[in-house]
Amino acid sequence: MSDVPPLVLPAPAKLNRLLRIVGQRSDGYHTLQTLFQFLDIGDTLTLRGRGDGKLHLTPALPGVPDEANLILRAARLLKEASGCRLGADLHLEKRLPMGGGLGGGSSDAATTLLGLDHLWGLGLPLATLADLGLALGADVPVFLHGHAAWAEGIGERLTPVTLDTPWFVVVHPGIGVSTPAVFKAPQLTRDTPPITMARALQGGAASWRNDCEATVRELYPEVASTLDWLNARAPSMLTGTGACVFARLASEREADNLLAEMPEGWSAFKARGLDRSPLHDALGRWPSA
Ligand SMILES: C[C@](O)(CO)[C@H](O)COP(=O)(O)OP(=O)(O)OC[C@H]1O[C@@H](n2ccc(N)nc2=O)[C@H](O)[C@@H]1O
Ligand SMILES: Nc1ncnc2c1ncn2[C@@H]1O[C@H](COP(=O)(O)OP(=O)(O)OP(=O)(O)O)[C@@H](O)[C@H]1O
Repeated sequence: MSDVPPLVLPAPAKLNRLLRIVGQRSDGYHTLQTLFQFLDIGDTLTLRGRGDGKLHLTPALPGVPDEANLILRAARLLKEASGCRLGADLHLEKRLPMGGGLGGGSSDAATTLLGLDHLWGLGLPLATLADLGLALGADVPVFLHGHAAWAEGIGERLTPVTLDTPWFVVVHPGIGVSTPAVFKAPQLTRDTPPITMARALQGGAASWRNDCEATVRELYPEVASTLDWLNARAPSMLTGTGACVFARLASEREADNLLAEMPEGWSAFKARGLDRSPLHDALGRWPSA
């Protein structure tokens, strides 16, 4: 298989443009309503087929043992589910901060599932891959469906949407936020009334909020001060459970101006919102209408 060129695929970031927590299931998971949008920035995964069935990932992620790495977990899951006897060498170029609310781990898992499906010639439907992915994380299915989406349930009931695609400046406040800690916090509100997708879209970006924000501000003062600084300059929000926050800007120039003003030592980047995932564009694979 060594003369076959490797498959080089993007694993884009996502933003939660809105996040409402509408309830909690008996297994503890929270039911939510969210709008997912992709960014034109992310990790890159290089995949090469192996005939001996082995799965090998380089480099190791700091603090993440191989058995917990979502890329290897996704690869093993697909091998088991499909009965495929092939293997792969996987190389990850990690750009997205871990635990940042940008869905990096989930996106890596989705790119692995879709990439190996292609490399191993399995041809599984996207919906089957999304079902497999949901076992790895609530955010994996949207990365497999590949379109900006209104999501309900725990994030798996998806309706494709077309959103405004402005420029964003994403800032990482330099601390990690624990998703389980935010969802366990007693002060988190879990009773926001559900709304229809039409109403959410009609309200537009100015009306969109993230229900985790008050709790994350309380638990992580660094996130609160970053949000305050950004909000004084442009409409800004938390993505997922943080730690990243993002400002919405009308043009690349405004994004550049905001980046130039940023206090030294903050880690920040500009990115474009995307309604179509670059992963699906790279593979030429879209759900049938
Ligand atoms: C908040 C979001 O970022 C919105 O996109 C996601 O729903 C979080 O997705 P994720 O990071 O893939 O999270 P998972 O790995 O599925 O869950 C981590 C932990 O967060 C809690 N969790 C997560 C998602 C959810 N809807 N309800 C929860 O209560 C659970 O305790 C779970 O054990
Ligand atoms: N390939 C991977 N990339 C990133 N994190 C991984 C990976 N594999 C396992 N993890 C673990 O998953 C945790 C969450 O990572 P991730 O970057 O997806 O968080 P996130 O951006 O907050 O995601 P979300 O928005 O879905 O909550 C990490 O802290 C890390 O321990």
